[in-house]
Amino acid sequence: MDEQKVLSIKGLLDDTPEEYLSHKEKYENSIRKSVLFYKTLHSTEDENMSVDEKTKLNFRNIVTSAIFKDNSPFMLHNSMFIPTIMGQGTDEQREYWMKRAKNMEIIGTYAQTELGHGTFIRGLETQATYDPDTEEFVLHSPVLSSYKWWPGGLAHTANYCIVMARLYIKGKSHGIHPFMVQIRDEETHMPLPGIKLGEIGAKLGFNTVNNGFLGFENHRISRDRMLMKNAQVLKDGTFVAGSNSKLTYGTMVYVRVLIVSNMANMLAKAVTIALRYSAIRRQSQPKPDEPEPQILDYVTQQHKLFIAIASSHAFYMNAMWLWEIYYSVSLQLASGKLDNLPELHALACCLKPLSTIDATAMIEKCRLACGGHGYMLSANLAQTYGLATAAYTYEGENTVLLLQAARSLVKAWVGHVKGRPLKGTMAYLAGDSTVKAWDGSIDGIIQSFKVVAIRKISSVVKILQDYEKSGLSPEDAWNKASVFLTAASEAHGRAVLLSVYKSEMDKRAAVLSPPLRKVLLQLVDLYVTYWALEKVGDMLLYASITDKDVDELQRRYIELLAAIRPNAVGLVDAFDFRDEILNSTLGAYDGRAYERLMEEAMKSPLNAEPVNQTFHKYLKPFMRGKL
Ligand SMILES: CC/C=C\C/C=C\C/C=C\C/C=C\C=C\C(=O)SCCNC(=O)CCNC(=O)[C@H](O)C(C)(C)COP(=O)(O)OP(=O)(O)OC[C@H]1O[C@@H](n2cnc3c(N)ncnc32)[C@H](O)[C@@H]1OP(=O)(O)O
Ligand SMILES: Cc1cc2nc3c(=O)[nH]c(=O)nc-3n(C[C@H](O)[C@H](O)[C@H](O)COP(=O)(O)OP(=O)(O)OC[C@H]3O[C@@H](n4cnc5c(N)ncnc54)[C@H](O)[C@@H]3O)c2cc1C
Repeated sequence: MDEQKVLSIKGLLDDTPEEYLSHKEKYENSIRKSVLFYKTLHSTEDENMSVDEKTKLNFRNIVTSAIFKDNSPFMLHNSMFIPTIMGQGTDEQREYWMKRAKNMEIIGTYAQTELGHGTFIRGLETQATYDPDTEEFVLHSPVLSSYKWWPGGLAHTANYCIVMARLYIKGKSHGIHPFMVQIRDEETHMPLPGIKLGEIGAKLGFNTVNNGFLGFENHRISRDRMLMKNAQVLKDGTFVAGSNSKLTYGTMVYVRVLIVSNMANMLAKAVTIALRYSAIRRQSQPKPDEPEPQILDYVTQQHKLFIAIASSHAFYMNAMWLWEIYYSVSLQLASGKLDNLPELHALACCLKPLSTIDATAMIEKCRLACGGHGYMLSANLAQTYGLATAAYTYEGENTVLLLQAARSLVKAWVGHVKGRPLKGTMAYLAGDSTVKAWDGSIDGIIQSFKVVAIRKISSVVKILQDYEKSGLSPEDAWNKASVFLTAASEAHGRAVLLSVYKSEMDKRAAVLSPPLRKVLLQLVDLYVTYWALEKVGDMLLYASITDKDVDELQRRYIELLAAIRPNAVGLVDAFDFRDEILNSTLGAYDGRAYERLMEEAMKSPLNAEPVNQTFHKYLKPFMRGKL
């Protein structure tokens, strides 16, 4: 592929930094780039291309897809619209809609959340009433709170939409089901009759995803537009329920798993930027007769950043492990075997919250570690934070998901006490809940995290039971204990994150070169030791650690920082982000941060002229006392 084609990637990037565009221009620019990106991404290999050209084409596709997947108006098309067709459509529906969706003949989104409900899916108010006379569903938004609100791409981009609506047949509600709805004319792109569409306005981030609102006024769709893999409505209006009503929620489980891997990626980008900058930035003079040191040599800076490298690895390993479980459960669901769905749901309800909580906090720490220049939008740390922190809320708000996980943990524990066997990732709950003596080994610390989880789960169950014995209803007892329920879920999630990271690395260690094995296992040690110190209260309470052990842990932690320091830049370079993807004045591979900061500054529209017109219009008369 000639250099010109590679430059087309640069054509995808902006001459005018996005920060200086209006809200409307940002969206329009993002559509331009997304269309170019899809054309680039889907430019096919022709048979007479050399191997080298095919390799370069594939590489270019990887680069372009990495640049645009996070903030594009097409985001929901790929991440939810297509997966829902795959997961909720019949074979015939999949056959028809997948072809159109994959070819980008249609652009879709996923509309579940409403102005009045996001978490509580069973409270959704959009109505889909079946009319057997015409064999149609009538979609209607009865009140303002029933308007769909938030779906990405919904405002001006998508012309089709999966609508999660409450199904009514002969006045009876049959719960929430997915409906394929055309919302705009395929030629004119005008909203169809009975459909109100618009954009929800500027947000903390995601400002080119085109999140919108959607209201229906008795809009009719044919019966075959209900995605009927999991439940059906026959022509005469007979409702055929699925094997499990929660199969309708399958897309959410899929995306929650996707988010764990995405947090690994987000955090890797942020720590690449912050660590590279820390390698070139020199500041202060602790030793009078020596030059200013790299700020990366300050141990406090290493403490801020190295855990982010290890956490990105940990999220990636856990995500790959979780994907394997997701695929095997999906195959089981396809054959009607549902009994492993609850565990997958509980795992996703732990790992999605913990990965987004940690990634959000650590990305912000990466920004703070870059001082004033980290505060520049051209550093691309604030925007990365904005993207990551959204994941705390979407796809299941974190508190709510941790409470969902607690639901499964409480049921598992109560069953265990009654003699029911525990299985899968909860099997350890049957283990010994007392730590004989603190074992400062990595495996010993991970075992201590499991003991903490066992003790927190068992104690919160006791609290629930005491509340109920005191006369509280199960619901009130649950609410009253909910702070400790989320803490128990977090403890379980920590134990899973740590043990999976360690075991997945151990599996891979055998095939690594000795130097690489040493560095990667140092990161595992750092991760486990960091969290033991972060959770030292739990360790003291449940894991019989002594103050002497804590002192030893602290010393070991500092030694690990020193051991990792020589490889720190190499570890972030190994994430292998191109400058175009990092899109950061501070994180570029060549380390020319100051020159790039100045180059970006000169792109500010204000720098187009030495004197702004407000001097003559306002300032001068003001300063002359003439205003
Ligand atoms: C920059 C980033 C770039 C890319 C990132 C990658 C992808 C991003 C893609 C998209 C992001 C952008 C857009 C975001 C889209 C959205 O946000 S879509 C909307 C998402 N909404 C939600 O997730 C709603 C969350 N709420 C719920 O899931 C549920 O309402 C609930 C919280 C679980 C509570 O529901 P309910 O009250 O009905 O449930 P319970 O009574 O508590 O439990 C009932 C039983 O059902 C089981 N259950 C619940 N949910 C599921 C599920 N999903 N799967 C399987 N089973 C489920 C639950 O365990 C109970 O079982 P029981 O204990 O046996 O009774
Ligand atoms: C950037 C972004 C993109 C999005 N994209 C889409 C999209 O494409 N499609 C779509 O359908 N939706 C989308 N959403 C909406 C998202 O799914 C919802 O915001 C999310 O499910 C949370 O619901 P909510 O906003 O109603 O918050 P609420 O549920 O109202 O949460 C508010 C507070 O109430 C608490 N709370 C709620 N219920 C409980 C409970 N049972 N127990 C304890 N505390 C509780 C929460 O913990 C939280 O603190 C998007 C959201 C964002 C931020």
